[in-house]
Amino acid sequence: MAMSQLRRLGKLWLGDDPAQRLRLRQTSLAMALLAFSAVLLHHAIGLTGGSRALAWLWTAYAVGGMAAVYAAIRSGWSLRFRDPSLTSLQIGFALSAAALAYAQVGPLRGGVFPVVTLILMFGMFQLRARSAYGLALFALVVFGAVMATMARLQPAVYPPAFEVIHFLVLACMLPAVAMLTARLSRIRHRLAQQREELARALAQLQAIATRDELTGLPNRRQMQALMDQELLRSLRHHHDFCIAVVDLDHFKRINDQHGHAAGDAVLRAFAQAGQAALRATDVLARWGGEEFLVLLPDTAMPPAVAGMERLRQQIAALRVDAGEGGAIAITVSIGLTGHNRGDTLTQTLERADRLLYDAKAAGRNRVRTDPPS
Ligand SMILES: Nc1nc2c(ncn2[C@@H]2O[C@H](COP(=O)(O)OP(=O)(O)OP(=O)(O)O)[C@@H](O)[C@H]2O)c(=O)[nH]1
Repeated sequence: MAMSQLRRLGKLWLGDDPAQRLRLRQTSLAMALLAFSAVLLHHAIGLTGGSRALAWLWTAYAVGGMAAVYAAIRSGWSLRFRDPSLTSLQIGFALSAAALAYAQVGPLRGGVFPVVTLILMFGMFQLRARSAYGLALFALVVFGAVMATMARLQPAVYPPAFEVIHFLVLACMLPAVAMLTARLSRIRHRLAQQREELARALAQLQAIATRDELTGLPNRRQMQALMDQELLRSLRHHHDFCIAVVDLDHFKRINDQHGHAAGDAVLRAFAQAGQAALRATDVLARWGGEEFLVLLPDTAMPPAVAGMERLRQQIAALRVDAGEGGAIAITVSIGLTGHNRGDTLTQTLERADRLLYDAKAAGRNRVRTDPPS
């Protein structure tokens, strides 16, 4: 069969979703092992002279049960459960099949014990400690019942004294496997916790590295990176962008009159109102102290001027609650310039700074832009 046909068949059998494929691969392996066990059972029956009819009944039970599990997973029906692999159900079912096989193979029944261990190992990567112990207990009960029944029905093949020994072997083996599974489950749980903690720490570090703590705005480093990116984009796509330096007027006075905490509140209020006044694509960043920068990507001068004028007016209308000191009114001065192709960012920023100085010198609360060239 050609490779592509095999791949198509695999896709038909396992589907597209990676998580579902993993579950179905596991179930397919269990199915293959059960099918192999069925062949072995029929062979064993041939050697021991057991009932063929019962062996076929067992085959129908095992294959039918696993087919039902496969259908439940493949159809997506099992996704409603916490464990969509139905691990406990699969293991419980396989254990019951093993116990029924134990009742049929007579003198060859010792071969069932390693299979029981193998079945429980399927749960090692999935089961929680409680389920592992529960399944071990279930296996003990089912095997105990089968052993007792067979010792009564066929004492010549299943001598009661032998069955007691067999039961004791299981009673040692199963809790040990369950304990190992429980230990693995705890390790898995710890690893998952550590992964979550690491992801949280990484997100925190990213926020610290890129955000200004007081205002939550992008910090100087982040703004530098964003401007570098915008410069590259403007070179590639030949579009304009503008940069504005925004400085709160007489901020020192606010600190002096209302205290540093009120000054901080003003900075936060400015950041919030400033962001609301800008377009979603514009970036407002804290450049340092009471100085902010606005990056207006893909924007020509006329709309940039309108945007900065809107920002200035909305800030002038803002009143920041200063507690007993009443409400604080603030204004901003803005130096706005367009980036000229061929210039460096430093040159553009210096121009914006000079324009800001002009705005301050002209009386503050105004936007200064490059004279039209
Ligand atoms: N509350 C507070 N104040 C800050 C912060 N960063 C800088 N400042 C203060 O901002 C003030 C800036 O004062 P100046 O540079 O003299 O400018 P100004 O008073 O705004 O005057 P003009 O810019 O000329 O209008 C200083 O008093 C700084 O201490 C901050 O994070 N919180």
